[in-house]
Amino acid sequence: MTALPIAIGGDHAGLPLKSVLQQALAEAGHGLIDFGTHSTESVDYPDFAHAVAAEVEAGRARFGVLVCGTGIGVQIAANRHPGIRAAVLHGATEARLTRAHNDANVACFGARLIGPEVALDALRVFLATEFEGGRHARRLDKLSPSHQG
Ligand SMILES: O=C(CO)[C@H](O)[C@H](O)[C@H](O)COP(=O)(O)O
Repeated sequence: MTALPIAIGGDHAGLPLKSVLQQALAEAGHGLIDFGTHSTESVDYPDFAHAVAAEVEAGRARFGVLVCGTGIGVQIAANRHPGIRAAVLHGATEARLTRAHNDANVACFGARLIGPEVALDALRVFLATEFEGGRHARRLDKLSPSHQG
């Protein structure tokens, strides 16, 4: 069975870190679907976050990786998709816990706030950690709109 690819995208602010993450993922043998952006021309982060989130939500990508200036804009946009659990990562501990407890499927990074080595470490941990299920599955179920009162 061929592993599903990783969808990646980000805005102009995220481009330098996105390029680093993209190269490391390719070198590690991951298939990638690259939604851009590919230049430093100013663009709008929701365009890229929605594209990556839709790919993950549709099951065409196993995970998404999104990069903007802070990671927050892309996280907000991606989390508008019901099947997406996007988390901003600042290090490996958050990466491990958001996979194990939240079954996060999109990793977000702030290129203006985090260095490439820390981001790479967090991304490797994110991709290597399994969801624990159990009590956490019950809580994920309560994220659905029917539990919002
Ligand atoms: O949406 C953001 C804030 O969470 C991102 O950091 C954007 O990349 C940022 O707003 C872009 O800012 P710019 O001044 O247009 O470069």
